[in-house]
Amino acid sequence: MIRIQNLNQQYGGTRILWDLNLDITEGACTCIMGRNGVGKTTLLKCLMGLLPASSGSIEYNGRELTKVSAEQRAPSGIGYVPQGRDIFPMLTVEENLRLGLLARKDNAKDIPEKIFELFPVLNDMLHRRGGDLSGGQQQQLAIGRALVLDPKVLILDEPNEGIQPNIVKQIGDVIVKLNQEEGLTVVLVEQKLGFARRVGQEFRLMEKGRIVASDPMANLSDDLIRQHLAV
Ligand SMILES: Nc1ncnc2c1ncn2[C@@H]1O[C@H](COP(=O)(O)OP(=O)(O)OP(=O)(O)O)[C@@H](O)[C@H]1O
Repeated sequence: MIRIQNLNQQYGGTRILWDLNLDITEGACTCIMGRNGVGKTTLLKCLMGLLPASSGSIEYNGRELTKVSAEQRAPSGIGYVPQGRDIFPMLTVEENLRLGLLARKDNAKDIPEKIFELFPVLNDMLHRRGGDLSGGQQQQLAIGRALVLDPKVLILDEPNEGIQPNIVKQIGDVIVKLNQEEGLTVVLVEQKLGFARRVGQEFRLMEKGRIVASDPMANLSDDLIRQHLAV
């Protein structure tokens, strides 16, 4: 579904991604894992067109994305929940969710009911400002906003960072439901091993700007963890 080949990226003179190759299987939940600073967020930003690739190709369903503007990538079916959530604090929950409608191709006018079934708290807080929500609720709002788009693939960058355990559990339940019951393709940058094992079917390990191991989650061995994840 997504095929990245020989992707290179640099900030100024510092090269971050090095001839990176990555395949994402349709219908799977794939966890991209690796220590801090290996380039996971940079990889997702390149995928979303928020950072330019220096060279290489990113194919989505056979279409070359590096030539597609960032604004066009969401309507093509890619939902993105950035690290740090990025909701609009002065807008209400409803207004934040409505922003997701703008990226839909079908001019839908209403927020899908499903969003409130997945995250009932968003309905309870519909008219509150985004900035008044707790960190966990803001994360649910950010995921809800990406889902308003009705994406074919949902990309999440460390959705559980700094979030209380009961909301981490709820977010995990939603990811499992969307992926396993509804067949949504999920790409998840995740540092928490337990969470990755619970929701993911595939892993990709990153080290110094490259993918160094790719396999089904069941094959994530203690050896690989020691080599590429332990600090
Ligand atoms: N705007 C920037 N300008 C220059 N260097 C940057 C910038 N953003 C990130 N970097 C550097 O790029 C490298 C990769 O960062 P990136 O955020 O992609 O890693 P990461 O694996 O997502 O890490 P983390 O888990 O800490 O978020 C790091 O060395 C970081 O310092």
